[in-house]
Amino acid sequence: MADLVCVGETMVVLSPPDARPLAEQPVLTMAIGGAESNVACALAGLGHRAAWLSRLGDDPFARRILAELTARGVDVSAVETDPDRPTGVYFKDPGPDHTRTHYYRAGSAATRMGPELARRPALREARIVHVSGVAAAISDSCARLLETLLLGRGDSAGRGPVVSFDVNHRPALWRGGKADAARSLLALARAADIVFVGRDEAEELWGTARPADIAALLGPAPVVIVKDAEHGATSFADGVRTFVPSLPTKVVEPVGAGDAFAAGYLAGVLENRNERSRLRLGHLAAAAALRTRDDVPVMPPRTETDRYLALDNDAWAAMAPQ
Ligand SMILES: Nc1ncnc2c1ncn2[C@@H]1O[C@H](COP(=O)(O)OP(=O)(O)OP(=O)(O)O)[C@@H](O)[C@H]1O
Ligand SMILES: O=C(O)C(=O)C[C@H](O)[C@H](O)CO
Repeated sequence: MADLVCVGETMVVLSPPDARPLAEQPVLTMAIGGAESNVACALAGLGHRAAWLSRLGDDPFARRILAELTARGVDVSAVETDPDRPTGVYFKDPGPDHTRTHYYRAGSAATRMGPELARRPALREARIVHVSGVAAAISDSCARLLETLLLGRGDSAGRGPVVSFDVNHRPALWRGGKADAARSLLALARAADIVFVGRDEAEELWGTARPADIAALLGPAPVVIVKDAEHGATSFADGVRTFVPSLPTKVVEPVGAGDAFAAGYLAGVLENRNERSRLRLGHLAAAAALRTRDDVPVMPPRTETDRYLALDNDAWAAMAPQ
């Protein structure tokens, strides 16, 4: 049985090997990426039992995704195959300021997930179920699945698995535009037990940039973690605010850092650590993601994370990962 089950779409990622624009590239490399399976991989890399639940096509891309996730130690035994629809694909396009993404995922197998998936035993037996706002955006049936997992718990909330939600606003995917995204993501976040949100993301969606105001908007129920890139992350849990500065890190590519952060924090939850250690594990995992072009980073060994967790606050603030 997995400690954590993640539900969402995973795609094959086609990326250029250097910083030239996609249109000028002769050769692309193939890897995999998906916000929720990125979390599962990082959690497995930190030594926990992680599973990923989704739908894939019956195609070579699906086989690649299953092979890579299995190699990372993620349980994919509950993944469904849809013989009639393809696995999603996305391309990375390097730019001077940031990497743009071009999605080919409309009508993919994963978009056909729906609320019936919420009845799967794996989702009742795990300690944590992790989902994200990406899934809410990819189709109406996926949006209903997230509503069932989060809002549909009603009185049983607190008795089943902890439900973790990363807001992960992807503007390109929302059919109803920003107003639709803002309304739907707010309702889902308020119903979660743990919410991850970027400060910029909260400002863009809800016009709220102060971490305390974001926590008040999403509260009172969930633990809220507000991430602020190179500055740090603040958690609001049971009325207590905890801030941990980020680790100074050379950024090769930021894609996947938020997912790795969530995995690090959730590893801390599974290990019954305090808020400071949870946030530190989040930063350590995110730093590993920032240093690679892959969406799915290799996690630091636990001997190294233990060394960082043992530092006092001043020593932590002065450290940069090797
Ligand atoms: N420049 C940076 N230096 C050090 N750490 C960083 C930097 N940028 C991001 N991080 C780390 O990555 C985490 C996530 O980054 P960010 O605050 O940008 O979240 P996000 O925008 O939600 O991420 P994502 O777009 O991947 O979902 C931060 O909490 C921090 O640990
Ligand atoms: O953008 C998406 O929908 C993805 O899931 C691909 C990336 O791996 C993800 O965004 C990183 O957070």
